[in-house]
This record gives sequence, structure tokens and C-alpha cells, in this order.
Amino acid sequence: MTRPRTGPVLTASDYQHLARDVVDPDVWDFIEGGAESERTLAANVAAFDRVRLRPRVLTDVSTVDTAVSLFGADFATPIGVAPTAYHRLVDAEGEVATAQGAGAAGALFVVSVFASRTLEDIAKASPGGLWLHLYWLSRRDVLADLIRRAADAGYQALLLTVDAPRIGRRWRDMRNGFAIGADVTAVNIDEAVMASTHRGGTGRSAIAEHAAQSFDQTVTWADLAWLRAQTSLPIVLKGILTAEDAILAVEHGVDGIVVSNHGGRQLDGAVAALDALPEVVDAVGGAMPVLFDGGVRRGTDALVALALGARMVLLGRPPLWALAAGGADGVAGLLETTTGELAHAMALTGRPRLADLDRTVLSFRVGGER
Ligand SMILES: Cc1cc2nc3c(=O)[nH]c(=O)nc-3n(C[C@H](O)[C@H](O)[C@H](O)COP(=O)(O)O)c2cc1C
Ligand SMILES: CCCCC(=O)C(=O)O
Repeated sequence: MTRPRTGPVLTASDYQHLARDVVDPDVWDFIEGGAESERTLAANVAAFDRVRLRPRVLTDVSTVDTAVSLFGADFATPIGVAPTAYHRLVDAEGEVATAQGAGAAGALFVVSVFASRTLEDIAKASPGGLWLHLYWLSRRDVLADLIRRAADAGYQALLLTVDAPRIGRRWRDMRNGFAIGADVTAVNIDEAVMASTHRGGTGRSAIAEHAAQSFDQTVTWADLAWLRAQTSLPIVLKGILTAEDAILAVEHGVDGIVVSNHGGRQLDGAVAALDALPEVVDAVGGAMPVLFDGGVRRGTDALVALALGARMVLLGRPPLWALAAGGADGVAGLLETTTGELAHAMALTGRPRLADLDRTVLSFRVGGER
């Protein structure tokens, strides 16, 4: 995609180019990179390029409605912000600015457990809906404390990421000896738990080493009962790619799932997120909302995922590009732009309501389905 160096910022790709000029090269690799050969990272984006749309005509598209509600909260857009760690790596205000931008756009913001601003400061600054993301840390006392703080601060749901019992082998980070700079910390977790994230070294990623030390790799479906007992907030699992696991999620009484391969950062060679979406939606059969992330870069991408049955789509890297390029205004601008593209695509496909979006809008086969 080409872009003028100056001039209006029209697309997510424009924010990406602007961000590249201002972000430290090692941080850029951390953001942009995926696991190993980055095949799944590439597949996520390529999957959208295989899809073409079947527009219907002569429907009244004078009003297009992108509003959606989830767990009793209303959002102006079905395009939200996925959990990503350490926003202060790219902006001094970090997650506070992201929350302001997402809230201004009426979008959901899922705050990473590795946020670099406190949950309370983010909540105070946020005019919109927030969820808290968790990794299953070995220290259950730390988890229980985070869950209590999230509820107290008004977070509306918990999102547990289940595709990262250990962190993917991200060659870029390993080659860079990537570590989190001393000025950026995961302030919501004990410094003692987080100390190793600051210690890089040749051939090693400090983040991966930290996860190996602090994540509980023994966790199974049975442990979800412990989480359920900690909170009355909805619990959403992120990182489901198969019908088998979707059915287990329903059986274990979770409240929602996110179809995701972690933006190609975990299992290299995993199925493209879009290709996994139809089988998961079909397996869930409407029992709970299915969300989606991975490779969404345009409104038409969001439309495709929504048409396959996603209730909401999340963006991972693009909000970081926008935050780096323009702070809170950048994040709001990105979400408003992408939502505008979605609304435009809904009008031009003759489907002015989200409820009108179904698989008849897709002409190419995705994940073995239409
Ligand atoms: C820099 C970065 C940090 C991330 N941190 C987290 C995290 O803390 N927890 C998590 O579940 N996913 C994390 N992710 C994955 C995103 O939530 C999301 O699944 C992925 O980025 C979506 O793909 P996309 O970047 O193509 O939109 C991270 C992704 C990036 C790029
Ligand atoms: C230790 C976890 C780092 C955040 C993460 O999940 C990612 O980089 O994808």
C-alpha cells in the first residue's frame, strides 16, 4: 500500500507508516513481529484478501447503524481494542491515552494485565467500556487481587488469554535481546513478579523468559471453576481456534470467546484466525458471543468477520500504530476511520444494520464454509 509522507491520514496503514518513523526499532519489532517464520502472522492478513463481497442493491441505506451491545454495555462500534502490553513503549501517557481515544470513539478497550498505567488511572480517564485481560499467573493471590481491583474500578468483564501458557518463539525479539526499558513497567503487578522483563540478553527475549517463570502452565479447563468463584463479572476466553475447544468453553460456562491466534505471535503455523471463525461460530451455535481478532486492517475486513458471525472484532497492532502516531486523538481517529469504512461497506453491500450481515455477503469460501 502506498501513502504520501504528508497529507491526510486516511487508513490504518497511514498510521502504521507514521508510527514506524517514531518508534524505537526494537519496540517496532516487538509490535510488528510474530512467532518464528511469521507464517501465521502473514496468513491472518492474507485470509481477508481471499474474500470477495456480494453486494445487494436497492435497499434503503440512508441510515447505517454500527451500534452493538455486549454484556449489557452499549458501544457505538463493533470494532474494539485488543489487549496489548505496555502502551508506554510508544506513548508517554500509555493506556490512559488509549482509553481516552477508544472511549471517544465509543469503542471497547481491553486493558492488558501488562498495562503500563494503573487500572484505576485508566478507568478514571476512560469515558467508555473497559475489560481487564489476564494471563494465568502462578501467583493466584496476584490474580485474585487484580480481579477485585478491576471490579472495584468498574471494568465490565474479564478476558483470560488461553493461547499462551508460554510465549511464542519470536525470532525478532530473540535476535534483538529484547527487554522492556526500565522506565516502562507493568505497574499493576508486583515489581518482584515482573523484574525479569527488564533483563534482556543475546538470543533471549526477556518477555518470553518472564512468562516461563511466572505463568502457570499446569492450568486446565477444570481450573476455570477457581476463576468463576472469584468474580461475578463475565469471563471471556481469548485464543480459541477449534470447534472442540469452543464446545468445551460452552460446557464450562464461560460467557464469551475470542477467536484469535494472538496475532500470529504464538504458534507459528496455526490456522489463520479468519479461517477458524466459521467452525467456532457453528460449534457455539449462539450459546454465547464470539469475538474475533487477527489481521483486521480495514472496515471491509471487519465486515467479513461480522458476516461470519463475530459479534465484535478487535484490533491489536493498529491502535498501537495510532497511539504512537497521535496519542489519544490518533486512537480515536483510527477507530472512527475504521468504523466509517465499515459503515460505508455496509451501505455499499446493501446491509445497513449489523443484523443484516450474514454469510450471504461473502462470495469466496472461508475456512471451508461460505
Ligand atoms: C505488541 C503486542 C502486545 C500484545 N500483548 C498482548 C497481551 O498482553 N495479551 C494478549 O492476550 N494478547 C496480546 N497481544 C495480542 C493481541 O491481543 C491480538 O490478539 C493481536 O494483536 C490481534 O492481531 P492484529 O495485531 O493483527 O490485530 C499483543 C499483540 C501485540 C502486537
Ligand atoms: C509476556 C506477555 C507479553 C504480551 C503478549 O502477549 C504479546 O506480546 O503478545
